[in-house]
Amino acid sequence: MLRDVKNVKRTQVLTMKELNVKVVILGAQGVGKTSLVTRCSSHTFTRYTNATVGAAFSKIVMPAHGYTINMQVWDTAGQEKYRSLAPLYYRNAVAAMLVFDITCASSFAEVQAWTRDLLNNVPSELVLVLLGNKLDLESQREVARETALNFAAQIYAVYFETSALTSDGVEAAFEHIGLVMGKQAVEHLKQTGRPLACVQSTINLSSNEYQRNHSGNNCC
Ligand SMILES: Nc1nc2c(ncn2[C@@H]2O[C@H](COP(=O)(O)OP(=O)(O)OP(=O)(O)O)[C@@H](O)[C@H]2O)c(=O)[nH]1
Repeated sequence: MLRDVKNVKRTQVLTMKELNVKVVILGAQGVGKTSLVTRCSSHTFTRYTNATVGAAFSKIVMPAHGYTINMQVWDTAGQEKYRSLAPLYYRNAVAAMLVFDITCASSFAEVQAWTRDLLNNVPSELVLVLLGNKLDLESQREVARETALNFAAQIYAVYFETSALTSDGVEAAFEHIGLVMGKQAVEHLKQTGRPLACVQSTINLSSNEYQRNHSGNNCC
C-alpha cells in the first residue's frame, strides 16, 4: 500500500509540466493595474497606492490543462514619462492585459494608444485581454460596455469588466490567460510530439515576488 502511494506521488512529480509565460500589463496611470495584480496574487486591496516606477514584477502560479502555469507578470507604470520604457517590458511577452478605468473616458483613449504601440512591436499571436476596471463605480461609468466590446473585437481580445476592490472578474481575467496558454501547450504537444518551449523572461529576483500555491482554487 505504502509503495503504491509512493508511486503515485512519483508519477505526479514526473508528469508535472511547467510553462513559464511572460504577461505584461499596460494602461494609463491610476486605472488599477497594480491593484489588479495585488488582488489576484494576495487577495487584498489598498485605497492608497503609490504610482509604479518603471515596472513591478510579480509571479502568479496556476494550474491549467495539466500544466503549472508560471505567469511572470510585468506591471508597467502608467505615467507618461515612463511610456518609452514599455517596449522593454513587453518584449517576449506572450500575453498582454490592457487596462482602462470604466469611469474615465480618457483612460479608454489611452489604452487604445498603448495597444497600437504594443501591436506594432510584438508578434500577432499575442494573447490579448482588455480589462475595464473599477466596475464597483458603475454609477460613474463613462465608457459603455458596448464601446469596449467593439474595441476588443477589433484587436481580437477578450473583454472583462473587473473591480480590484470587490474582486469581480479579476480571477477570471488571469485565469483566461492561463487556460489559453495551457491549451496551446496541449495542442502543440499533440501536433508535434514535443513540449511547447517555455517562454522565459529575465526576472529580477530582488523585486516583489508573489506566488500562490495551487492547492487553492483554480486561479491566481
Ligand atoms: N473603486 C476602485 N478603486 C480602484 C480599483 N482599482 C484600483 N483602484 C484605486 O485606483 C488608484 C490607482 O490604483 P493603482 O493600482 O495604483 O493604479 P495603476 O494603474 O497601477 O497606476 P500607475 O502605477 O500609476 O500606473 C488607487 O487609489 C486604487 O485604490 C477598483 O477596482 N475600484
